[in-house]
Amino acid sequence: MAFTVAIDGPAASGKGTISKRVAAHFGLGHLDTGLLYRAVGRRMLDGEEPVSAARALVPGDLEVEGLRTAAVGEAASRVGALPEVRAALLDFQRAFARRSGGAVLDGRDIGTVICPEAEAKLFVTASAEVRAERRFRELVAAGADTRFEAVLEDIRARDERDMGRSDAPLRPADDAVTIDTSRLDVEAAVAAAIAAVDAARDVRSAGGSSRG
Ligand SMILES: Nc1ncnc2c1ncn2[C@@H]1O[C@H](COP(=O)(O)OP(=O)(O)O)[C@@H](O)[C@H]1O
Ligand SMILES: Nc1ccn([C@@H]2O[C@H](COP(=O)(O)OP(=O)(O)O)[C@@H](O)[C@H]2O)c(=O)n1
Repeated sequence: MAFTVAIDGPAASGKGTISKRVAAHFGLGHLDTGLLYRAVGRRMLDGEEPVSAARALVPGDLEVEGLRTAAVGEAASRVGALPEVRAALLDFQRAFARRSGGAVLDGRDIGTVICPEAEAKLFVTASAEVRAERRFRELVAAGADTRFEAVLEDIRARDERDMGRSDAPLRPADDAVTIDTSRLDVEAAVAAAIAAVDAARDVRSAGGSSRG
């Protein structure tokens, strides 16, 4: 099996930034699985039924503009609570994880549901206030007219929905390494992630697993 890195965590914890850098460092492919849910959420906002939208999703849907808005993030979290939507997106994610060069996938349930056999699992988190501050800056830089308090409220509502749903709730896998980025800058967070993946690779090459 190819080397798979599973990276989960709540909104704006820094998991996307870390995933891209880890993928580049180790020469692995990267899939931001939040984009799948955002693409379905976007289609729901356009009036489509979310389960059919998830079944009809094609890779090009992940490239469309406007998937990063707060409204689409909220819609993604609502469609993500539907088991049929999650089931429709499963095969695409597992196929990506098995690609020959190895892969990093980031999301909410990668280490627990999509790739429970991943060789390295990280759970990236930060306080809700720090995450809201990061997301607020990002939205303002993208031209959105919003308030910090509204962003914090959105982050908290999304955390609650993502952790509280019955199907694939957000939680660290039992064997995940947690990285709290509240007091880490991007470079320090990326270094901690690379060190954790290196440690997992060392365990594997020392004979800890017969997979590969
Ligand atoms: N450790 C960090 N310190 C400061 N800012 C960060 C850190 N990690 C990420 N960011 C910034 O926070 C925002 C959200 O990060 P992102 O990686 O997109 O989070 P996620 O994928 O978890 O939603 C981005 O603007 C990113 O540049
Ligand atoms: N593997 C995943 C990825 C995202 N999602 C859902 O999709 C929403 C948007 O995910 P995202 O990763 O793009 O969001 P951010 O963390 O970037 O804000 C989340 O709030 C989840 O409800 C999920 O349920 N499972």
